[in-house]
Amino acid sequence: MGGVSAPTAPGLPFLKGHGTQNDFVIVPDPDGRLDLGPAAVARLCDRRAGIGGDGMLRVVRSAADPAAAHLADRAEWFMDYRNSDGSIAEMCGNGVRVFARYLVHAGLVKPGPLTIATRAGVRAVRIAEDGPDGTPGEVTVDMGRALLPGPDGIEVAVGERIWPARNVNMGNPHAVAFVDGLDEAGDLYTAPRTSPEGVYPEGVNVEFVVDRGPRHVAMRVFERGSGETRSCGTGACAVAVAAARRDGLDPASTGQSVTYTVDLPGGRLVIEEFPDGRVEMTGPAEIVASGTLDPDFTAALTA
Ligand SMILES: N[C@@H](CCC[C@H](N)C(=O)O)C(=O)O
Repeated sequence: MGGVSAPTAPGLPFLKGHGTQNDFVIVPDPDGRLDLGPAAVARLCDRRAGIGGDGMLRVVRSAADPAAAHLADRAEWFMDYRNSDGSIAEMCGNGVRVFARYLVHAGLVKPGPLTIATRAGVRAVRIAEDGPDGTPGEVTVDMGRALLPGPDGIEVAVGERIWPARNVNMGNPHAVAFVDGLDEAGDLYTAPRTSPEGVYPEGVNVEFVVDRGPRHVAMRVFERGSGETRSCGTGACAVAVAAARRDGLDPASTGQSVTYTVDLPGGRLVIEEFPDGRVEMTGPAEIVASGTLDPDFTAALTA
């Protein structure tokens, strides 16, 4: 009785943000001191036992992380993105917009142009000024080039239903299937199957797409490592490029940019593909909360 209790480690600061309802736990770690393994990330992203999110964005200086140190002369900040199951993905399009919004929110950058390092390389971002009513300005990201490497004959399947799909790589892999109705894919509680076997050795994000009008589509997505989400930025870019090719539009051949509006369950993204192959994505990004994890929960994460 009366002994001095052991000092408690401080709780970990975090924020919560989303882009078209693709939501993320944001963990500021400017000097790269945290070692959050897959189990810790999955716990943070758990919607019942943690903060909850489709993924985690760790905000670290490029120079302080071995995965991005080689990019430090081109981008001060590195987006260390993880899926909600703790797995690492090369790229997250909505994540980059939310990451940029966080940098403004934290006073680390001003609205305007900036660069962000990702595992898929450096991405150029433009953050618009907030509207006069305080509405956060939209964020545009240069997502780089889409690759459509084939092979022909890819299919995705859910239960008994099978659809042909297009392989599109936006830094991460996507299988894009055009369907007659978005409910055809059912509940999407489990990952759609893909064939031929082995075509996606690292797993794949699967998009189901319907037409809404000229250069206007709507989609659902089952994300590798996160399940069905309400939006996927790389998925929307993959869908826009696949829809353009299906519609006989290729900016590289015509010299004319092509813009598609992509509606997702969580909102709308506008995707423009340029004659040089670059794909730009524009949409909203918001910070909705900030707080501190309980010290014991923090200790369990970092143990
Ligand atoms: N939601 C993201 C994509 C996140 C990564 C994806 N689940 C993968 O494993 O490739 C986006 O907005 O692009």
